[in-house]
This record gives sequence, C-alpha cells and structure tokens, in this order.
Amino acid sequence: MHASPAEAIPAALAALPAAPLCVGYSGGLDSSVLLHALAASPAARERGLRAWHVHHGLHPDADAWAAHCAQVCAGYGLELTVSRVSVARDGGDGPEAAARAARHAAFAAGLGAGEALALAHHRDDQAETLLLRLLRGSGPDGLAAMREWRDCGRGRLWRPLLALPRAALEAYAREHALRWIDDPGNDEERYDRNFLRHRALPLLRERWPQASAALAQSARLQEEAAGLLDSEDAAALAQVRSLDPQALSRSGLRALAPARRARVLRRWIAALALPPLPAQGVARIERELLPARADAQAQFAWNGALVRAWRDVLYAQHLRPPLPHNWRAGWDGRAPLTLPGGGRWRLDGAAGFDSPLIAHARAGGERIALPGRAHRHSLKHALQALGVPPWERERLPLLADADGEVWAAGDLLYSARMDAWLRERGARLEWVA
Ligand SMILES: Nc1ncnc2c1ncn2[C@@H]1O[C@H](COP(=O)(O)OP(=O)(O)OP(=O)(O)O)[C@@H](O)[C@H]1O
Repeated sequence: MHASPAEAIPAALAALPAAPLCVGYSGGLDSSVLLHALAASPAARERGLRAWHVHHGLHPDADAWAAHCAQVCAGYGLELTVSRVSVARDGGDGPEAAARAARHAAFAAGLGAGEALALAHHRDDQAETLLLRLLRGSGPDGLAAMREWRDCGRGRLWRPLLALPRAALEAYAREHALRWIDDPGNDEERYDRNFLRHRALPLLRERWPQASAALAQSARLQEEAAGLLDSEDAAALAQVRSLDPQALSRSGLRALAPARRARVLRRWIAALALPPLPAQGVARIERELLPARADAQAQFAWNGALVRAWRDVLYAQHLRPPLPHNWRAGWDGRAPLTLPGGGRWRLDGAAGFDSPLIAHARAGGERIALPGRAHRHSLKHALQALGVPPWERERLPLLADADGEVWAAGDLLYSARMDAWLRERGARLEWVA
C-alpha cells in the first residue's frame, strides 16, 4: 500500500494501459494534488497529459477559479480545457447534485476514444460514499461505491488516489506548497456528504480510529461480490433474451429465482438506456406483467419509459405517441428522415432512391406485394404474422410510391420491388421507432 501520492501515482501509471490522459481539475485541494503529482510524472506527460476544468457558473467567484486553474496549468506547461455548463439551480436534488450531473455529462460528451480522465477521489471520499449509499438502502452494486475505473462516454474515469487517506493528500499539498481554492460549499452541512464529513465521521472515528479505512475495505469487498453477481446476471439475461433486445421471454423470467429476476430486469433496462426502474417497479412488473394470464392491456410506465406484456414477451421502450394520422413527408433516402415524436429512418449502402418516395402513417386497410408472393397481402396480417406488437404497429411508418404502392413498413416488411432494389445494391433500411 502506498503512503503518498508521490508513490501512488508512478505505480498506478506503470500499470496504466497506453492511453491519452486527462485530469479533472476543480482547483480544490484534492485535484491540485493529483494535477501536481501527474505533472511531475514523465510517464503522464508522455501520454499527452492535459487538464480539464468544468465551470459551473454557480458561485460568484467561478470566473476567478477558472483563472486560477489556467494560471497553475500554464505554470506546469499543461493545456487546460475549460467547459462551461449550465446548471439548473432549482433542480429537485439541489445545485450541488445538478452541478455534478452537468459536469459528468460534459465529461461523457467530451472524452476522446480510450482517454482516461483522472479524478482525485480518495479513501475518505469512498467512506462517505459508502455511508451515503447505506443510508439510501443500496444493494451490493451501490455499496461497492466508487470504482477505480468506470466507463464514461468514449473514455473512462480513473481514480488513482482512491486508496489514500485525505491526510496524505493534505501532507503532500503542504510539502509542495500548493495553492488551491476552498469552495465554501464544502462546509455547508445541509448537504448530506458534508454532514457525514464534518459531523458523523469524526464521531465514528472517536471510537473507531480506522473507521474510514474499514468502510473503504467494505466497499472493496462489495465490489468483488458485485462483480461475481454481475457475470451471473449477464448469463441469466442471455438465457431469457430474444433476438429483439427490447424483448425478454416472460416464461423464461418466471423460471428465474425472484432475486435474480429483479437484477436481470434492472440490467436489461439499463442496457436499453432507459431510466432506472423505480423502487416499486420490479414488484409491479412481477405482479402485473409476468403472470401467464397477465391482462393484455397491462403496462408499467415510469419517467418516459414503458414495459408491457404481449404473448410470451415483456417489452420495454421509450414512451412515444403514435405517428399522427395525417403525417406525410417526401423522402429521397439521401439523408436520414426524422419521424414525428422522435425516431428516424435511414437508407444504408445506397446514395438515395431512384425517385423520391412518400413516407406516411398507416391509415388502415393497406396491402403489400411481398417478395415471392403472387397476391397482395393485408399489411395488418403480415405484421401480425411477424409478431409485431400492436403499439409498435402504431408507430410504424410506411413508404409508398406516387401510385400509393407500399414499398416498406419500417424496416420490418419490404415489398418485392423494394426487396429487389435493396438486394441489387447490398443496401438496407434502418428504422428506429
Ligand atoms: N469543476 C470541476 N472541474 C473538473 N473536475 C472536477 C470538478 N469538480 C470536481 N472535479 C473532479 O472530481 C473529483 C471529485 O470531486 P467531488 O468530490 O466534488 O466529486 P463528485 O463528482 O461530486 O463526486 P462524488 O459525489 O462521487 O464525490 C475532483 O477531485 C476532481 O478531480
């Protein structure tokens, strides 16, 4: 175990895969230490070390903080990126949480492919995070608290100081006579983290001097356990998954143990980039959507997402209104066509159609001349035969020629002519609902 950033940073860099390196620099004590230790490392500079300051625009001194960061970086000969973000002051969880969300969104959007963003979280931050998660009633994934590595946009977050106590960073800052900014927000005890830092943890340490180290150790053990659970969840999800990533087998889910089922459902929702299921979400799905005789209309909606049961599948999707009945748009296939209410159509592998087609909503009663069939078929029956659920049919755009002949329904059905046209060119249509 390393006792100081001066030892921890070179050791961590030696184990770091070759990747561009950036440091999240707020100007506070912790990230000033991290920046200094990285700037002193030839291995970090070889990776093109740069610094990144997110300007939240919340505090009256925020401009001065950014100027301080620029001055320090110039002194080290490092490039500094300053990103301004807009923070909703009246967000439900307070300005601190809103600033954090905006900062992480900026990181996720701005990191280069494979780039590592070093953050200066340390062992005492980890202990606070674990306590916060315990007090929120988190399970093993949450209690693993902060990982040393985590994916972020196209890059990754890296916390090379996570094993060091705050005191080691303070000693380093004194030893190197660093200058840093004291954010007055860090003392406000109405924020939970500050309450733990200034009141709860000092009290715990009176009786258990190693409290922070022990809490961080617990988080590490939880991370190991969560890793094991995670691979088992992935295997269980693969078992119940169908070809369509938005669909799971209801009978397959029923066969899983309830605790596993809950984890698989959460993992599936996260993989679809839908908002996390609320606390009662799993119970509602279990009760209303999983039974073999679930009501065909049953659904569970939360934060713009929806899960429903249909035949043997459980479907999850973003909540979207049906296509407006009167919607029509010319489309030559050259650029993607944006559909009302979100979603799009794209022609891949060909420059465009020979002559523009007309995209429109279904009116009912359409027929389509399918490949290899002598007669036109009812579109509705063809979609039913494909197992397309009713709500997906409501959002399904049609593509027709000037004579009203249907050429395609989303990317689910092609007419014989469209099929031949796409095959000749090795092209395909891609529809996102
Ligand atoms: N404004 C900022 N610009 C760039 N980096 C920042 C900024 N604020 C924080 N960081 C980086 O994130 C690290 C952690 O800061 P802070 O404890 O405020 O984090 P957080 O993102 O709110 O995380 P958590 O709530 O998980 O502790 C800092 O040490 C620094 O590396």
